Amino acid sequence: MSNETSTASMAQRPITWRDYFELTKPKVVALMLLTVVIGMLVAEPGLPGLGVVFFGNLGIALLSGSAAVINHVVDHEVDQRMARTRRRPVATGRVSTPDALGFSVSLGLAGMIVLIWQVNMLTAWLTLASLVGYAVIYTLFLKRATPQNIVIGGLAGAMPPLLGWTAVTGTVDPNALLLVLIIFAWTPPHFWALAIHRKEEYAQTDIPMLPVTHGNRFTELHILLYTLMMIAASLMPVATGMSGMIYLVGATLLGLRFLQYSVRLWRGDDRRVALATFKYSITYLMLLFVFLLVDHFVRF
Ligand code: HEM
Ligand SMILES: CC(C)=CCC/C(C)=C/CC/C(C)=C/COP(=O)(O)OP(=O)(O)O
Repeated sequence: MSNETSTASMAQRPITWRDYFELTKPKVVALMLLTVVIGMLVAEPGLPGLGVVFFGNLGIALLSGSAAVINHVVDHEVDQRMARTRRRPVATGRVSTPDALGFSVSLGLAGMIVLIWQVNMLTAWLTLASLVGYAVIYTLFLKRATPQNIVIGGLAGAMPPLLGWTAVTGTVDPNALLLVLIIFAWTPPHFWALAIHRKEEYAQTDIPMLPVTHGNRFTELHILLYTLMMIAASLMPVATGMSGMIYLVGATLLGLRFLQYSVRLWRGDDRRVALATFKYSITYLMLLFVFLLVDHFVRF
């Protein structure tokens, strides 16, 4: 079946809850929630209350999902032009723009109600600011305006550990900001590796992605530089006394592996290495936060 035929037949099949679920970018939100939970667990000695863990994650998940739905609506024309994204529910027309927007508003309102009533105002406003950062500032403006789109826009995606932390403590702690910094520095290697792998597709759109506007070599150098910054940021929790030896060993090994990928990418401009680097970036972030958690509980 050609791509056009399969896209047309997808538009015709009945809409199910799966289409709406897909709009919320569930796998991305799942990893974000892992960083939320770990932000909550390391915020204080001892365990946070079950209520704050449940309602905090629920509210943040609802608002993140709401932001992801807006991204699908704003980007539906761009999504139609790329093989990776052309089967998405709004791009194929399976879910209409008004239905998707209604879904997003419902998720957003539900998320705000949960956070305001069951968690705290600080977390509610910071999560709403992240939604606006991703859905409006990144998707609507930066993504279309500059090849530095994800460097600046990445801040919204980096917020979840801080959101988890503020849900438990009600304050913005410098150590929580360190966790944000790690994800902030991680985002460019995460995304530019995929952008190199999918460069031809981005070239067919009017989105100024770094490999298209400045070439692979330039992007690979920047991936390498951000990887070095990310490794430096990942070691800071040890310098501040937030984490100890277990985390230090884990972060160092994981970081060295990331560096190996980035150096390989920089030395030989290979699409397969770019895909492997993108996949590893996800494993890296997951394991780094798991090390943070294990270290925290072994120390307390
Ligand atoms: C603005 C910053 C970010 C950008 C531009 C970005 C970009 C992307 C893109 C384009 C994909 C591919 C999606 C697909 O295959 O359809 C992706 C996948 C993914 N991203 Fe990110 N990302 C960002 C931030 C994050 C953050 C903060 C997390 C988690 C903490 C994350 C976790 C993931 C995961 C788990 C996947 C795999 C999803 C799957 O397999 O379906 N990303 N990212
Ligand atoms: C409230 C809160 C924490 C909000 C954050 C919401 C969120 C789901 C961020 C995800 C980051 C992401 C997958 C960006 C890719 O978008 P893209 O448009 O560049 O990639 P695409 O082409 O795959 O859509």
